[in-house]
Amino acid sequence: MTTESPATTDLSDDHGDAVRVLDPIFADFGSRDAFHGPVKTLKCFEDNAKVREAVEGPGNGQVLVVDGGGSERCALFGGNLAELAEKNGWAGVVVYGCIRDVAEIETFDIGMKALATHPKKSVKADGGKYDVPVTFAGHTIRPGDWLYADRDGIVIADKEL
Ligand SMILES: O=C([O-])CC(=O)C(=O)O
Repeated sequence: MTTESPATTDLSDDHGDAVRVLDPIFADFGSRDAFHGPVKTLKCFEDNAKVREAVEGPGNGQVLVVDGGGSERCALFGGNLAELAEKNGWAGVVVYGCIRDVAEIETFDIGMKALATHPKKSVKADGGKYDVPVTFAGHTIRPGDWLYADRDGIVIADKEL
């Protein structure tokens, strides 16, 4: 079930400095214009084995936040992983890095933001760490934070708003 997401503009207006508004570096790719949920973090660099492992497990409405170090040299997410993410109940995925198969990703009911697209796959060496604080787009995001995304941007809060 999808619950309606509050507008990021309203969250920013209403909560001011109590929320973190990420720098506008992300592009929209998913079929869901808006999505939100508690954050699970993953930090990995040009290696997406743990991204697959995450979306193979239950999402329970969480948003997977992948800190890929901003790499624009390969894709950390694609159509097969989007299918798994939808099937397993992830609300959305935010990748500080690249993705591929965007036409396929749009056919699944998940939110998706990333820096850009890249045709090349990443290695699958099982590197990376779950549930660590990640820092990009001007702010630190911690596991258990709440992420709200829509076409205007991304807002992070310490708790559900
Ligand atoms: O498996 C990958 O590396 C990403 C991908 O292409 C997919 O999810 O279809």
